[in-house]
Amino acid sequence: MAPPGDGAVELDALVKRYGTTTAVDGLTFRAERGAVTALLGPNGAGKTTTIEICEGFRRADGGTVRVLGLDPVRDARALKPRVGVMPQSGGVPGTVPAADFLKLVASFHATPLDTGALLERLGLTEHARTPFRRLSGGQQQRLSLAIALVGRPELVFLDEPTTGLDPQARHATWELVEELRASGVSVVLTTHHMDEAERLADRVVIVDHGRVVAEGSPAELTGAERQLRFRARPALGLDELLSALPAGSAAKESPAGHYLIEGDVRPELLATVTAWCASHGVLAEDLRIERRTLEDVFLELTGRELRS
Ligand SMILES: Nc1ncnc2c1ncn2[C@@H]1O[C@H](COP(=O)(O)OP(=O)(O)OP(=O)(O)O)[C@@H](O)[C@H]1O
Repeated sequence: MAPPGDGAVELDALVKRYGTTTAVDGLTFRAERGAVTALLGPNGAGKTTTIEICEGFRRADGGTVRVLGLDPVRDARALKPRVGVMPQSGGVPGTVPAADFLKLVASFHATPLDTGALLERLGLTEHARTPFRRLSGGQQQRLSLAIALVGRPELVFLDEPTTGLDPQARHATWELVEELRASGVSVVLTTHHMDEAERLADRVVIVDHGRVVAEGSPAELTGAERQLRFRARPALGLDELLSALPAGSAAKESPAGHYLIEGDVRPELLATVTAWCASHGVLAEDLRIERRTLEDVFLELTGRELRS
């Protein structure tokens, strides 16, 4: 690990309050340079607040923030040309054509990307003359991404970059992020899409109630444990199966007709499960052995109840 001050982002005991709400409650993590770091967390966990503090849009109430070794508020002028951010809502004038605004942002940078090529990459060429407020939600989102990238930043903050995007635009965005990483750019993104984090992130930081609850590479977080899933007739009753499985195994049916067996998944366990199915005259459909997904880990850590 690089020494202190050398990370792309270093947060130590960060605190941010809005009145009586503590949005960020002692958050500590480090995003390495040249890596993609994904912040995951339920609604209201404090991700956007954290990103906005790193971008210099908000001041922290406590703790320290270092972005490329600098203070995002005090050193805002030095950081501006080096850091790419997606504009906040209301940050793009509604009546200005998409291409004109992107060119304006490009003009603030020493060696910007070619704006025409960037619009093309993001499928916005046809809409280049359309005023921002007339673009669809997904098109506005893509323009925001273009704005973040046009200055060839060293570090990019992407707050939910693929929310509201169609599958094509989502894949185009993923490819852009992968290219950024390949060219050594540091990326810090937030997302609610676990597949996106699993695909893109070198390191995942799971945040809940303004604190880090887990962090690691997707492989570290999901671990080596395997599980077995299959579909069959609902309500087969699992007690008999559980008693046949090795101690420490777990079996559940959720939702109805979807069975999940957790434990030490060895050939003997598979044989026990299929024998149990056979004894019930049941063909286990879609039987598969898989690793836990990031979504499984996320739900275990942050619970399944809806956040208010
Ligand atoms: N300007 C504000 N004034 C008052 N409360 C705020 C403000 N901004 C955020 N909050 C509150 O702070 C908490 C954290 O919000 P934040 O937007 O950082 O969460 P988030 O993790 O980005 O959530 P989401 O996944 O829904 O985008 C929430 O409880 C939110 O209601």
